[in-house]
Amino acid sequence: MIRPVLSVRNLHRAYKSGGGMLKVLAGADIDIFPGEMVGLIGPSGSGKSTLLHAAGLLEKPNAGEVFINGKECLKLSDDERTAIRRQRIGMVYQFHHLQKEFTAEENAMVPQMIAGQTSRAARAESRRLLTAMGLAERLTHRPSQMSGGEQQRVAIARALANRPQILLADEPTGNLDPATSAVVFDQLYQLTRQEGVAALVATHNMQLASYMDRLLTVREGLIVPFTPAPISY
Ligand SMILES: Nc1ncnc2c1ncn2[C@@H]1O[C@H](COP(=O)(O)OP(=O)(O)OP(=O)(O)O)[C@@H](O)[C@H]1O
Repeated sequence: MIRPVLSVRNLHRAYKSGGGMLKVLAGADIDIFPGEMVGLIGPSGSGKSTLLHAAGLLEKPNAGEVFINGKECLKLSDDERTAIRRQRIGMVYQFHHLQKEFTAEENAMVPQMIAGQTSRAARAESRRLLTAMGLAERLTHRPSQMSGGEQQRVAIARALANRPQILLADEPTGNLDPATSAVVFDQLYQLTRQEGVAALVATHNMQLASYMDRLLTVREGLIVPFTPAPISY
């Protein structure tokens, strides 16, 4: 039987809101299998980021379990969770969060060096990924010397640099104009496929979502398959 790379079980997350609690996730389940690309769509505020942050071990939910490669992670110590996040999970956000004093190549080297790679191996991998993202001519550019689309492509290369088992992307092209967004999304898609990495990609953009193997959405705190509304004539 093929084991999911990411499983979320019975996840609950509520936030304090005014005098009460806003229930965002209330029993959410999800399974992402090796190599598949899954879209997470849904209106603003429905809980996509909340789910991705919990699945990426960045935030602890109120209850539930997150399995990465079959291993439950929420009961682990902070250090163990951080180690799993660094080794097995790649994250891309709407904003690139690159280190501004580092070049493109160095930015993609950082997570590898933290994971214990030699600088030589990290540089080679960084160059390979940046070249695959169309940035062979930008290796020594700093973020301020790159366009928004280029910066985001560096962030994608960085997220894939440790050969994670799962890529979690939260509106990865949400900050870009539509034409750049389409190009960067296409590169994210091609490279993720080429690397064989499973991905869960939150997006508002239905055109981009149509590339995904399947689509999920958040409904009343649960993760359910997304079925497009029928077109009425
Ligand atoms: N730290 C917080 N404190 C209070 N409420 C929060 C917090 N984080 C998120 N929320 C609320 O929880 C709900 C879900 O937020 P979340 O960011 O997960 O939605 P989303 O689907 O990712 O939205 P978007 O597409 O706009 O990014 C929203 O109503 C939001 O206002």
